[in-house]
Amino acid sequence: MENVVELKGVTKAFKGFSVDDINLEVKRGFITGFVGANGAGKSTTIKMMMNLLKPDHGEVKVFGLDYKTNEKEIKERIGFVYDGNVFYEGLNLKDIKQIVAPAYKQWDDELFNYYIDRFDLPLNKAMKKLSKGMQMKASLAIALSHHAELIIMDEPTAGLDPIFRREFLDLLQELMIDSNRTIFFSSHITTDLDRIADYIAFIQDGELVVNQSIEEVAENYAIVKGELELLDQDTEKAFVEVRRASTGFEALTNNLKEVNDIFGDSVVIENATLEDIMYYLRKGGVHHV
Ligand SMILES: Nc1ncnc2c1ncn2[C@@H]1O[C@H](COP(=O)(O)OP(=O)(O)OP(=O)(O)O)[C@@H](O)[C@H]1O
Repeated sequence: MENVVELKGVTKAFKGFSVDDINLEVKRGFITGFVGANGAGKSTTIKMMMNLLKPDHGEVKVFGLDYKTNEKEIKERIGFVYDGNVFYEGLNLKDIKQIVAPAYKQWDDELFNYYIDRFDLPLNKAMKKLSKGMQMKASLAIALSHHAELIIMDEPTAGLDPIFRREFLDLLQELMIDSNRTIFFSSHITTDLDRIADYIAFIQDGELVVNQSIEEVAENYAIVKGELELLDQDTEKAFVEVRRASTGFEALTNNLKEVNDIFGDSVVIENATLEDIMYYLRKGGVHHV
């Protein structure tokens, strides 16, 4: 399967925080959700994917190309949708189109008009007067109008109301009918990713701790409940993190097969949601990609 983005050993240090040795692959034709708590390093990583920030070490490749020699081609093929006002806030979509269209070889006026219609976007209203959801849709319309193969979105659903959020997610899913398209989007709302992501990349304190398909996550991760006497130094190794209470233990495993081998029917196993995984990994110290 082809990787649209490849980060190898990517590191970026700020005072008091670093994104450390990130190895991440984004597969063509799928939606990858990039999840992590506030301040985990999602935006920093995305900026490096977009060449808006240079890594201290490591390699960033997009479409197999390097920014040093192919920046223009890469940028032509990416649509970047991010939180906040991308465009001059006083401008309306008609003006923005005039500015943006000539910058892209593949700009498609017909498609732009289609999405303006489809998303119910006003052409003559200043961007700053649109709601946050409408601004997101406007950015997406522009990305789609230049036939972007890779759409990168930083927190596109943050601050959207639940209905609008769901509509937006449905729309993303619909866009995937085009099998050449890839979507990479960050969020700290795990339920959004549960709904639509095919792959999950999970960053915690600047480290990538999970990069798996949603099926692999479901196969490997689970919540395990049982009696305290089942735990000892050896059996605990099957868990990422264990919580003990007087009534028994509850733990997260990233190796469900091992848990089945060790404990058999003596424990209760439940599916782990992304929120469970995020919660337990945050507490636990074991890191696996
Ligand atoms: N240019 C910078 N200089 C110094 N520190 C920075 C810079 N950019 C980001 N940071 C720090 O790096 C850390 C990670 O920030 P980043 O924006 O990547 O996180 P995030 O996962 O996107 O968080 P959120 O969900 O809150 O947007 C934060 O502690 C932030 O203060």
